[in-house]
Amino acid sequence: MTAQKILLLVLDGIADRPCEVLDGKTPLQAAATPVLDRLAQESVCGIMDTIAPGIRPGSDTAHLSLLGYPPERYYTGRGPLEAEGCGIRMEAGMIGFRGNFGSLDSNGTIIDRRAGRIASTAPFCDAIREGVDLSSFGVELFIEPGAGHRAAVAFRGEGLGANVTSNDPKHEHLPPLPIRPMTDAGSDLHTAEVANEFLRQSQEILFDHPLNKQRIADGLLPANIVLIRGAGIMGRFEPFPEKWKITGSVISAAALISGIGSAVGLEPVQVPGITGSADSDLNAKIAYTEKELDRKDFVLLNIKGADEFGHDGKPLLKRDFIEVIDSALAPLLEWHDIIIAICADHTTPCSVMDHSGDPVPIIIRGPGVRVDSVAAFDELCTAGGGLSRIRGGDLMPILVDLINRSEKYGA
Ligand SMILES: O=C(O)[C@@H](CO)OP(=O)(O)O
Ligand SMILES: [Mg+2]
Repeated sequence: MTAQKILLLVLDGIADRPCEVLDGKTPLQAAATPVLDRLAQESVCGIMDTIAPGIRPGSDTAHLSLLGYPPERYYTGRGPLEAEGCGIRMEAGMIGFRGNFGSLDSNGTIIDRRAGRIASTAPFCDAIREGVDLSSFGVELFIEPGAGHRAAVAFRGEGLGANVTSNDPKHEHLPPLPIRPMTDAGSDLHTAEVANEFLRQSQEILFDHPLNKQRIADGLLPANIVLIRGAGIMGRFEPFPEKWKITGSVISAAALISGIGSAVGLEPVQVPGITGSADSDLNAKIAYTEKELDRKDFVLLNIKGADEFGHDGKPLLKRDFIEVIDSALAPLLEWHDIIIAICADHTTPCSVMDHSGDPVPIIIRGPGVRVDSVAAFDELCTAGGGLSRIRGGDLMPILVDLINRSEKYGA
C-alpha cells in the first residue's frame, strides 16, 4: 500500500537539554509517553537540524525550513507572517511587526515581557486601534490580537521602510529601547518615527485603561506596553500546491504558524477551544486534523504549549504537559494509511528559556517506511535510528517521496 496523505505534527519547542531537577533527563525523556514511544517503534527515526547544525532557529525560520522554503531565500521578518496570521492582509508596501503586551513598572523598567501570560489582549488592541492617530505621518494603523500576550501591528502608508530595530530588549529588568533605523534610507527613518509615535500614544492609552487599573487592583501584572519586533514586508512564496503538487491545510493556535501557512498557500483551519497554551483543547485539534486529512493531501499541525514551559524555565510543568500531549495523540496509533512525521521546530531548553541550536527528534511512520529499532521518542533514542541526522529542508522531499509523488531527478 502507498499512503496518499501526509500529517506533519510539530510539537513546538518540545526538545530540551538535560535538566538537573529531572536527574539529568530532558522533560521528554522524563515524561511517560507510551503513545509517542509506540509511534517511534513503528517509525524510521532520527534527529534534525531544522536549519543547520548549531543554528538557533526562530519558530518562523524553522517552520519555513520544514515546509521547504529555505529561510535564507524566503524570510523577510517575523512581523508580516504574524500579522497575516492575526488576520491583517499584508498588502505590498505595508510593514508588519510581532507585538507582545508586556508590563512596565513605575520606573519604566520591563518587569514581564508577557504581562503575566495574559489570556487575551483583544480589549487593549481595540483601545489602541481607536485611540492612536498616525495621520500626521500619512499612516494607517492595524493592530490585532494573537494568542495570549501576542499581537500583530502593521503600518500602511507611502514610503515606509522595513529596516528598523525593536523596542523589545528580549530580557526583563531593562527599559524598552527606542526604535532606530538600521540604514540611512529616509524610508527606514520614517518607519522608526512612526513606530516610536505609535508606542508613545499606545502607552498613554494602556496606562489609563480601566482593565489595567483593575488588573493592578487584583494583584495582576498590567498590559501597559507593546513590545514590537520582527519588522518586515510580506515575502513572495511559490505556492505550496505548485511546489509540492499536493494540497494542504494548517492547524495552529499560534498566529505565526497559521500566518506562515496562509503565506505559502496552506488553508488555515479554525478550531474552537485551542489556545496555544497548556489549556488548549488538544482533542479538538486531533479531531479537526482527521477531518482535514479527508479533504487535503497534507496537514501541518502545531501543538505549542511545551515551548511556553521551556521559555518560562519550568521543566516539571513541561514534562507534565508532554504527558498530556501524549494521551491526546492516542488516535494517531490507528491512522495506518497516512505518512505521519512528528518532530519539534527547535529545542527550547528550560535552562536557556529561549531556543537553542540543538537538533530535535524526528520520526516518520506509515506505509512503506523502513522501520528501525528505536524504542522511544526522545532527543537521544531517535538519534540511533535509520534517518540519522537530517536538516529541516530534507523533510518535505522525504515525505513527498513516501507518497510516491516526487519527481525523478534524471532520466
Ligand atoms: O511567541 C512565543 O511563544 C515566543 C517565542 O517565539 O515569543 P515571546 O518570547 O515573545 O513570548
Ligand atoms: Mg517554536
